[in-house]
Amino acid sequence: MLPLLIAPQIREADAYTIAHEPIASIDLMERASKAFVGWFINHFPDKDQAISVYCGTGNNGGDGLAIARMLDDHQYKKINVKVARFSDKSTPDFNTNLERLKKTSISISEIHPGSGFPIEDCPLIIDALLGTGLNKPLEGDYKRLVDHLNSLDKTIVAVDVPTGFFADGEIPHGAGILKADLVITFQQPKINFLLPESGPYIKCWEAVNIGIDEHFVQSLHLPYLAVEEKDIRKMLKPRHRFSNKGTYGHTLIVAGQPETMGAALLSASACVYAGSGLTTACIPQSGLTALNAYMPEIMAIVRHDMQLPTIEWAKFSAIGIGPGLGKDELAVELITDVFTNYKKPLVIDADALNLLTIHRELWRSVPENSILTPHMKEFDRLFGDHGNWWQRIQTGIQKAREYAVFILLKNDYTIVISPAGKVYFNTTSNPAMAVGGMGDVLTGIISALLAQHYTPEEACILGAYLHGKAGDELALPNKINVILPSQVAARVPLTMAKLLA
Ligand SMILES: NC(=O)C1=CN([C@@H]2O[C@H](COP(=O)(O)OP(=O)(O)OC[C@H]3O[C@@H](n4cnc5c(N)ncnc54)[C@H](OP(=O)(O)O)[C@@H]3O)[C@@H](O)[C@H]2O)[C@@H](O)CC1
Ligand SMILES: Nc1ncnc2c1ncn2[C@@H]1O[C@H](COP(=O)(O)OP(=O)(O)O)[C@@H](O)[C@H]1O
Ligand SMILES: [K+]
Repeated sequence: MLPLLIAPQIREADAYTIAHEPIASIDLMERASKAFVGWFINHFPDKDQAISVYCGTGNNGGDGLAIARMLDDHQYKKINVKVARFSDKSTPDFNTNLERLKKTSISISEIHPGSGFPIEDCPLIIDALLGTGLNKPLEGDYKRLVDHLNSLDKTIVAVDVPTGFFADGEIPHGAGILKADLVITFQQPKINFLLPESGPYIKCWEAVNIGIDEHFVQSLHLPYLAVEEKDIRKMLKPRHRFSNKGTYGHTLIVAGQPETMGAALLSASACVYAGSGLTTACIPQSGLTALNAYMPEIMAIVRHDMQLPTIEWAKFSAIGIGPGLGKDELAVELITDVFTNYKKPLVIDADALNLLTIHRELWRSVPENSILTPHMKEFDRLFGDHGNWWQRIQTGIQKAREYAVFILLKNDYTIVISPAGKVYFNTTSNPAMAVGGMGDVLTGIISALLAQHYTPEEACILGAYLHGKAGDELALPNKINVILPSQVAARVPLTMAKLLA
């Protein structure tokens, strides 16, 4: 897992690396700038392109000065540097890099407090005004400059973070923030890059390694982690010789109403594709023909009118409940029946989450270590309205602990929060997956993984990764705009096979 540090921890890790590698601070800045330039020249190879580098007087500005010098070394011919002298203070590494830059032929100008802004005729701007040192929303000269740059319609490449963008914590409404086409960020994505609030300010980002001490970072035992492919490869278990369907569990999917049988079909079929040894769907009688026709591998427990079906609880190694289940009286009875009689962790989704919102007393019988899979609206219905995603994560941490459950908060970067307070960011999936029924497929996959004896924590992390990866494999190579949940479900075996190879 890639630990995601918050700004003060980034400073701590930088300082540790400087003291223990050891490396002089100015050389670490040189290394960071070189990593930036390495990525930059691959993507902006036109050396006749005119580039303006805007620098603050802190270390982000120091990076900007070093980057300008390195681009000059790489024969970029039309570079100019504009230093925003809005403060009397400057860091030693900024000063050193300014002296180094003065030895080149690059033109350097200064912008002073209250002054007008120079005409900008370069199509490409490198933003090195402020980085992770941001400690309050922009105002005054910085805000004016950022508003001015935003109005110019230029291509903006930000160093580490766009100026004015908080790397973590709440992003104040209406704050002045530079809108970057690309952010080349050091060592790790900043947590707020992974939240929807970054959408208006960051078109895309790339993290470049600058050699921060990894042992030190791991020793911090940080709560925020990004899931990487290597973690998934370690977690996935291959099927072994002499195994049989009993080895891989029997999953029950409790889902569907006559009008929403599709949710049950998607969920139960995804469960089969994700490797559950046996799959049974508990569905309304009117859906039986559809189920048998859609996928003969799935067995059924039929719900007749308003009658509770008889379920042999001990038969099932995992249960997923909720997709398309509805909120009528039978649904309430059914969920109560499941919660009371089944003692192992459940996967609780969609209408089952809505029922938990309406019938609060149900919370008392949610089995420990169950997995709740809300999207943003379901999350807010469960736990109250939230003004931003950072708050939502903090509430998730509190509620996961309070109820001893895993909360999988669906998003572009789906967030898995454990009862122990770990926050895992999934790194797969794409907007082609924004199609109704996609969450039902995820529920089926996670339920199947639980049935196959993955721990609830592993089932969440693996399930979100496989679901998103299958979607990426289908959509990304040909830039396909829309993919169907049924396609994602059917792709899962191949995605798993690739990860096991
Ligand atoms: N540490 C390292 O070794 C490495 C660091 N690296 C680079 O350093 C960057 C962090 O640098 P940094 O800490 O110097 O802060 P930076 O973002 O340049 O800001 C400068 C100063 O601005 C001020 N300020 C804050 N908010 C403000 C506001 N709203 N409006 C106006 N002013 C405001 C605040 O000063 P204050 O006002 O508190 O005195 C702050 O200190 C990081 O993003 C990366 O690019 C890399 O080279 C790798 C090695
Ligand atoms: N823009 C997006 N980028 C990445 N993944 C997405 C995007 N939109 C949706 N998804 C994924 O699709 C799924 C949608 O789930 P959900 O909203 O519960 O769908 P439904 O309720 O229709 O089944 C989630 O797993 C989510 O992560
Ligand atoms: K910046």
